[in-house]
Amino acid sequence: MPEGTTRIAALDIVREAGLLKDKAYIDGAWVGADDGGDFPVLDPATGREIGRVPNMGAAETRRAIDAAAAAWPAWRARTAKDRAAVLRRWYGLIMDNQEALAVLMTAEQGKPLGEARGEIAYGASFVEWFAEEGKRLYGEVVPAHGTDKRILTLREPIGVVAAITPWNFPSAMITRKVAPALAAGCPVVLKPAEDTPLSALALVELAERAGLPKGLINVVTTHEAKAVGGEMTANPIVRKLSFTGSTEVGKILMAQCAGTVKKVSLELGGNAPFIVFDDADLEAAVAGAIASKYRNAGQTCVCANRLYVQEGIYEAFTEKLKAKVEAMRVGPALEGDVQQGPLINKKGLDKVDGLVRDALDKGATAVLGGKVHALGGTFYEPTILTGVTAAMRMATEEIFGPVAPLYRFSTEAEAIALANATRFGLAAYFYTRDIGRVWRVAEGLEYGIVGINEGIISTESAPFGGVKESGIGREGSRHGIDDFVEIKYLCMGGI
Ligand SMILES: NC(=O)C1=CN([C@@H]2O[C@H](COP(=O)(O)OP(=O)(O)OC[C@H]3O[C@@H](n4cnc5c(N)ncnc54)[C@H](OP(=O)(O)O)[C@@H]3O)[C@@H](O)[C@H]2O)C=CC1
Ligand SMILES: O=C(O)CCCC(=O)O
Repeated sequence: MPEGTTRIAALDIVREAGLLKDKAYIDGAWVGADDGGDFPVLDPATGREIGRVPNMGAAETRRAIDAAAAAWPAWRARTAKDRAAVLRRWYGLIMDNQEALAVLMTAEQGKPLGEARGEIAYGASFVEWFAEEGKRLYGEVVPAHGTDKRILTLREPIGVVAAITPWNFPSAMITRKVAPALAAGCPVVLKPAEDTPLSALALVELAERAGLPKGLINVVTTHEAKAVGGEMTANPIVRKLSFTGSTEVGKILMAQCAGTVKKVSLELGGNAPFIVFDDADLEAAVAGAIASKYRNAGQTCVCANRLYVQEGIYEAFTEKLKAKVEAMRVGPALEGDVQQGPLINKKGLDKVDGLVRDALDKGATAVLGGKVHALGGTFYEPTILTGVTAAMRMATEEIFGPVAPLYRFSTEAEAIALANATRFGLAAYFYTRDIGRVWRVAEGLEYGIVGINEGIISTESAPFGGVKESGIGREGSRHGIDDFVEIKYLCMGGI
């Protein structure tokens, strides 16, 4: 059997479902780039091309924004219940096609199939959630400042939304933005990541089948992110930018949005501390560390980035963690039962390996892994480093790879200070069985999300987001729709 045959066969389920697209989607039509240009989408496990999509620029983005603006009045005029019915149908279609969407995601992103199935369900859950939440966009009646007056507030859709999403969660990062926008009555122009546009296009195909009117979701595919992002941020019709990605790019986009004073939501990088106290349930802490650290090969913004282990259990924790991690199977996720796939691309691999080399050069020890995997390509060995210190680059930089750096600490106060010594503030985790400590540490951590005796914190019903340079705004939960509405105050006099 020629190399890669199994993988091509696996994509048959996607083709048969009509979900393997090769065009972008603007104003309800599947279209190519104006100049006919396109670019390949590669399977990170093999480097093989699995599809091609249009390489669009500012002109196509402008057209998508105009289409969104044209679609807005009719959509905002519909009842919330009516909009919810479309979203509910979209949710149903996503779940009906869970397997095909998961295979497609694994093919273009590389994560294990089980994780991809989980992400499809997780992504769909935002559509279901916001279908309901859109019905509850209540205004207020406020006690007035005069007997002849009445004060009311309305929560109105903000207008055309631009969304820019990353490759690490090719489906859920889209639905977490698009679903609340649509539910609130806003149209969207989406730029998915260059590495994973196919999942975005498949989702939109299903939205079309669900009966979403033209112009309400537009997908501009590109490998010239600056041109598309430049138009999205400069165009005055766009009233809101929602971005998930690196802090560096988030800052650029925020600055670009200043020119037209757009509302921004930024879900940026993290540097999550994972603290294990001497009194922790060790088995639970190891399981939580593995779930938090190695999910998606360590390529999540909420991944444990610094594992602080109290000195009394440092050796025991290291041993137990090592025993579990060395049993993890690494490989192409469509070809067998693996727990870790490849990293997204060569740039990602080089970043991870560079951080590991820096730590080893400065005195850390690789008790497991520590180099590119024997499979080659972008596979990296599941890695555990001990003796890591604040002088090493990985103490301050987001690793985004399957590398667990273990730091040693002695006191609770020291752990909190170390955990907070970062410009980031997205997720933090700690394990202890002392109820007093639970409260002290939870309140002491300067983070938007805190997992307490828990390594997986994501759910559609909780507010996801960071403080400091990890971002602005919250996604998911009842708060996740707030960023897509403006509050209008009505003052009625002469009563
Ligand atoms: N918070 C998070 O969840 C994420 C954090 N990261 C962090 O960022 C590092 C680098 O990853 P990377 O993929 O390069 O992240 P980026 O921030 O570059 O990419 C995220 C999204 O932004 C787009 N983008 C990049 N530059 C611009 C621009 N100037 N204008 C408009 N859009 C732009 C990308 O497009 P394109 O794909 O075409 O480049 C992609 O759609 C990772 O190692 C990780 O540390 C990365 C992804 C997600
Ligand atoms: O890494 C990210 O970009 C978001 C984390 C995914 C999640 O758990 O919701």
